[in-house]
Amino acid sequence: MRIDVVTIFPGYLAPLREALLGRAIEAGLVELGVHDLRDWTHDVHQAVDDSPYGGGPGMVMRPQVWGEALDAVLGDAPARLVVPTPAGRPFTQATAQAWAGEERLVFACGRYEGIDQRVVDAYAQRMPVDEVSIGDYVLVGGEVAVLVMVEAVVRLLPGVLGNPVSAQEDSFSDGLLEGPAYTRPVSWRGLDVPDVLRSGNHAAIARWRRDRALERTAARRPDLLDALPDHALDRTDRAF
Ligand SMILES: NCc1ccc(-c2ccccc2)nc1
Repeated sequence: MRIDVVTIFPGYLAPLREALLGRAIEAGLVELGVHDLRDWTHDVHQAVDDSPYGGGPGMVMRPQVWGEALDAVLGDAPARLVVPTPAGRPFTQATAQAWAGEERLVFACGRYEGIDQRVVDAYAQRMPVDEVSIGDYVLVGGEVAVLVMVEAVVRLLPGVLGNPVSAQEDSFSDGLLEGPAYTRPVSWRGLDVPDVLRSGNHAAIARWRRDRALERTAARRPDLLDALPDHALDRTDRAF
């Protein structure tokens, strides 16, 4: 997979070259290009924004600059264009799974009040364009959202996670939140590891873990429980 990010703050994307993701890039499992939008300005002030038509607060990012940048970065290769925005469709684990199958993702990071809508409209004429939100809060720009989405996608690529099973078993893959996890020591500050986890009884352990996941999901994310298909819960599960 190739990932390109266009932004006025390239330094914000430096964490993508650290740790697990950095190793995936070095191993050639994913290619990453980060591009400074201002490289496609032609004025001495390198202006990337202008006042909004119709008035209102803040500034809007200019379509011409974005058009030149995206044309240059996209070239002729097909790609999915992703624009992080608070006004977007929710980015979920299902989105990450779907995008993990893409050959190429290009992220356009907005700042100010966002990017002139015609940029999305123009590119949507020739490629899939997703305006996505990572949550109901407003950031100062799209870069942090890109860090989140790139990590969620790249960790699903073959060879990236040391233990690929965990990509299937982590939260949301079975529709429930992950339950509590424990490691040594067995007692820490007067708090003990639940006995069942040390019992060696794998059926009991699996049941206990599912019960904790159901309990946590019911308490913290009842919306996820409501969204579960009927067959996903057995009779014992329905106690929650
Ligand atoms: N859903 C999180 C999110 C994503 C992007 C932005 C944003 C803010 C300002 C300009 C451009 C994008 N805010 C929140």
